[in-house]
Amino acid sequence: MGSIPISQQPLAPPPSKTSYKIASIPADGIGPEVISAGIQVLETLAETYGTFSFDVTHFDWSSDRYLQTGKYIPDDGLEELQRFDAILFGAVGDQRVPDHISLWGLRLAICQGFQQFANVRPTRILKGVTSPLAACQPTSTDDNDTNRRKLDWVIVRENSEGEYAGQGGRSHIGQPWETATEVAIFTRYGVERIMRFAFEVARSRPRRKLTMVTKSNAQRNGMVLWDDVHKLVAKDYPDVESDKMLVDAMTCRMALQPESLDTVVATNLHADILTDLAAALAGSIGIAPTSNLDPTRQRPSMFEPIHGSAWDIAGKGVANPVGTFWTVAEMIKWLGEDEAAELLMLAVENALDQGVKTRDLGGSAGTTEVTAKVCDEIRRIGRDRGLGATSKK
Ligand SMILES: NC(=O)c1ccc[n+]([C@@H]2O[C@H](COP(=O)([O-])OP(=O)(O)OC[C@H]3O[C@@H](n4cnc5c(N)ncnc54)[C@H](O)[C@@H]3O)[C@@H](O)[C@H]2O)c1
Ligand SMILES: O=C(O)C[C@@H](O)C(=O)O
Ligand SMILES: [K+]
Ligand SMILES: [Mn+2]
Repeated sequence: MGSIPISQQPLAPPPSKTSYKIASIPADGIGPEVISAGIQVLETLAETYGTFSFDVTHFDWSSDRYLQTGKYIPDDGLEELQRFDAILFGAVGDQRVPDHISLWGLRLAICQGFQQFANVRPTRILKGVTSPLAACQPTSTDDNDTNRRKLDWVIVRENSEGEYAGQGGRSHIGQPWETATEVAIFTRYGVERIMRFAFEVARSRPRRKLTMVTKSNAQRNGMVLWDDVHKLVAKDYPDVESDKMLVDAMTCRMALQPESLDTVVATNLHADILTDLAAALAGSIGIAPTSNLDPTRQRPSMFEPIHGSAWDIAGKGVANPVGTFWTVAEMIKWLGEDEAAELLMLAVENALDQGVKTRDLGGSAGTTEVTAKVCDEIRRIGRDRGLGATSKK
């Protein structure tokens, strides 16, 4: 059992640009509400810095469009997206369309079509937010003391395989002997590339620690492959401390010993579930970001808040835009604007810390109020730092 090294480098460097082409796909439910807030924040950052700009093109790909035309993405859609530096996505899901049609029609069609194989989901208790975990205090973006950071994770979700590989079928529909399969596919190629990527993420963080989530006691084929590949790849990262956890026990560890975790890697389905738990432990599903990355940068990556289209609050103006702001911060970091990303996170935390937050976080502000406050904070920090027309980066 040798390691077959994959030909791709795990991570390519960011582009060197000053104007970024962004494709915006707000899609369904609260998607348009939070994405328009995210674009306001992007524009405010560009004005504040004056050294880079965003050229945003809007796409109406959504369940409305599907109901009108029979397609979420037009025939040449992915080709059209290829020319963008990044995609900013809202959420897909509409009560008039079965969820598996909408998810596969839009989000998974882009993630899989573009081989955005690494789904990266950071979690931290932002300043101004109360976690249900009493022992975990919030920490500020510019506070780098890892001892104070009791809950500061990056969960790396494999984004192309497992139960999401599209293998399976349904026969004898409606009969008592109806049969359905959802085959979990794991390839050595797919497992090795996400494992190397996760080790790189762990190495880039101060604690250099990676936990691999498995279920190899019950899932005795695919998950044993994960265990084997983990062991092999770990040899190439002697400077990263690594351990493994069964997924069920992992939920307890997240709740009871959050400080024992840093970077985590898990399969597509396991990580989907664990990251919603992570978001809730950090305060709300409305805060958490997602990056769907093609780490080789051959194709554009897609950035979205972790949450769905949230029909129950759509159109009410109460959706938390913070998940989208954090997503925007991750997107511009990916594009190479690290300093602006940090400034944005400080602005978000200042707003939260001053109590300007939505209902899910115990506040009473609406989406537009939070957005206006965050934009004000961006401008204020920008003035304090002497950014703008008078200074160059
Ligand atoms: N990536 C995606 O596009 C994505 C992700 C998850 C779910 N979905 C789809 O979304 C639809 C609804 O799914 P669901 O209800 O399971 O998950 P959801 O994330 O849409 O909502 C779960 C709960 O969290 C609340 N919530 C979510 N985002 C919030 C925010 N920004 N501010 C405040 N509260 C927020 C909702 O009001 C709801 O009570 C389904 O069609 C599902 O398939 C899509
Ligand atoms: O499982 C999915 O991919 C859909 C949604 O729950 C998500 O996390 O984006
Ligand atoms: K989403
Ligand atoms: Mn999910």
